[in-house]
Amino acid sequence: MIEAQQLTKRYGEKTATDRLDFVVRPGSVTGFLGPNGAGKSTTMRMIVGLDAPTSGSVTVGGRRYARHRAPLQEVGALLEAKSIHPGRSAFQHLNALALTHGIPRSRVHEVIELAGLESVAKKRAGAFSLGMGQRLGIAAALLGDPQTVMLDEPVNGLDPEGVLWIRNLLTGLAAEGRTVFVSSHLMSEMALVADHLIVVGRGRLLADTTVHDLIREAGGDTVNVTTQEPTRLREALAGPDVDITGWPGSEELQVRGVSARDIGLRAAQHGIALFELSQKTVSLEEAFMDLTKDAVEYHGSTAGIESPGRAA
Ligand SMILES: Nc1ncnc2c1ncn2[C@@H]1O[C@H](COP(=O)(O)OP(=O)(O)OP(=O)(O)O)[C@@H](O)[C@H]1O
Repeated sequence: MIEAQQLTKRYGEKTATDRLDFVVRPGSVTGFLGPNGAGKSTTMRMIVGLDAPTSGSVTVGGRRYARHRAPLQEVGALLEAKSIHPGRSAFQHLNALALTHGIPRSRVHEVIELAGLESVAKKRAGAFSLGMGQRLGIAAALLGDPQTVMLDEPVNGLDPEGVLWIRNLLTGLAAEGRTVFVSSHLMSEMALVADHLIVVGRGRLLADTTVHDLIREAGGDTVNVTTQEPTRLREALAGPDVDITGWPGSEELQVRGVSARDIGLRAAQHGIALFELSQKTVSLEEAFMDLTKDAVEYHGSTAGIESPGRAA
């Protein structure tokens, strides 16, 4: 379990994390999301003691990282800037880590196999592709068989097979009852792998919720329905948890709180003809963009990019 309390980090004038309160629980995969510069890496660095909070605190398994006698066995972390000696092989790198942390050599072989690195274990890590480097970083994170696993952008550079491997690895670790905390900008991947989400923007906590609830709150449970008799349909669907919107006089209504199936059945019972009945689909990406739209620091622009063949 990871617990952050009023976790704040300032770099001079810049507030990287601003009084963050959250709990990452064991037994599920928790996604850590936020636009560029939101404070995710800073938070993760503070979790493993690579940066000290300006105020507030963060603990893993009830203690600050530095207070653990065998931290590698408590928290396994893959952070973005991984320092691996380029001249060392994957085996040497992992073995050196194991030796300095009292971990048996047999575990080195286990994580090499787990990360699919058997065929390159003796090669210089400096010659590794981005994907191989990621696998090596993940192998190192798992070396101590930790109860908490924290990975910053683990799918970065991985091919589709690697992405699938990570997905199964993370869900498997959570199923074993471990705490799994993972950041990614790949929303489609997060939607598949994460149960819970912590979303930050400009250092602040924006949401601490489930994937399902975030999508629902972004309108993912809305049904669009078109009928010639919107007033009668409104009456037929009315109920305590039902929310119906639509422009006055318009034949199109947006309904929340009733499924498309039940709208169709109730319309039929009342003899109301429908022209359209469609469940609105909202992706995690859309829900995320909606939630973070005011917290994006770095906006891109396509203005000024001329399409080919257009006269300048
Ligand atoms: N060592 C540092 N010195 C000064 N400012 C820093 C330092 N580290 C981070 N920052 C600033 O703190 C803010 C949060 O950065 P951080 O890297 O934690 O964000 P992030 O959410 O991980 O971003 P990304 O998604 O781009 O990796 C940014 O504005 C960044 O410029």
